Amino acid sequence: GHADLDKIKDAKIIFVVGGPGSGKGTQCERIVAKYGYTHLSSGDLLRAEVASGSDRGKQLQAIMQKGELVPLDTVLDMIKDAMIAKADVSKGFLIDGYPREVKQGEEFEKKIGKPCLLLYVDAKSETMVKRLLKRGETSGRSDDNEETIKKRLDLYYKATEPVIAFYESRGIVKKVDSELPVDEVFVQVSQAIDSLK
Ligand SMILES: Nc1ncnc2c1ncn2[C@H]1C[C@H](O)[C@@H](COP(=O)(O)OP(=O)(O)O)O1
Ligand SMILES: [Mg+2]
Repeated sequence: GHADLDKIKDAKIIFVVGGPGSGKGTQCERIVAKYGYTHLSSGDLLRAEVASGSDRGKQLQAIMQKGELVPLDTVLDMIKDAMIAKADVSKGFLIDGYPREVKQGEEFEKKIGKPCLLLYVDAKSETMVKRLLKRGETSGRSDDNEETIKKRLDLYYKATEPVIAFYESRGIVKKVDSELPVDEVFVQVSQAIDSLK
C-alpha cells in the first residue's frame, strides 16, 4: 500500500543495464561492499522463485529456459516487495537487469519511483558470449548455453538497448567500459556513484 511505498520514496534508485554477461552482477557486488546499497537482480529473484518449486516458478522456468522475457507485472511485483522489505536498512537500490524494455521502465516509475542514474555496463558481444560460456561451466544456469545465449543477446539488442536511449534523453546515463578488468571498471562505476548527491 501507500505507507509501504512511502518508505522508499527518498531512496536512491540505480538501474544497472547491460547485455547478458557484461558484468552487471560483478559490479553490483562491488557497489554493495563499498556503498551499502541493496542489490536486487531481477534474474536472481526469478531464479529464487523457480527454486522454490512453486507453480509460478514452474511457469517462469519454462519462459527463462527459452531466453524470453517473463511477464512485466510478475517481475515488477517481485522487485517492489524486495525493495519494501529492505527499505529501513538500505542506502539505495541497485536494480540489476531491469528494465529489459522501455515499457518496463515506464511501469517501474509509475509504481515505484524514478531512477537517479542508469549505469550502462558496456561490453562487446563476443566478450559477453565468451564470459557466459565460461560462467556456464560452473553457474548451473540453464540459460548459460550457446543457443539460449544467442537469443538473449538478440533480445538485448532489440529490446534493452532502446532503454538506454530513452534514459539518455533524460541525461542520467553513465556508460562504463566493461571490456576492462573488473577493478578498472569499478573505478568508473565509483566515479558515477560519487557524482550523485
Ligand atoms: N570486467 C570483467 N572482466 C572479466 N570478466 C568479467 C568482468 N566482469 C564480469 N566478468 C565475468 C564474471 C562472470 O563469470 C561473467 C559474467 O559476469 P556477470 O557479472 O555475471 O554478468 P551479468 O550479471 O551482466 O550477466 O563474466
Ligand atoms: Mg547477473
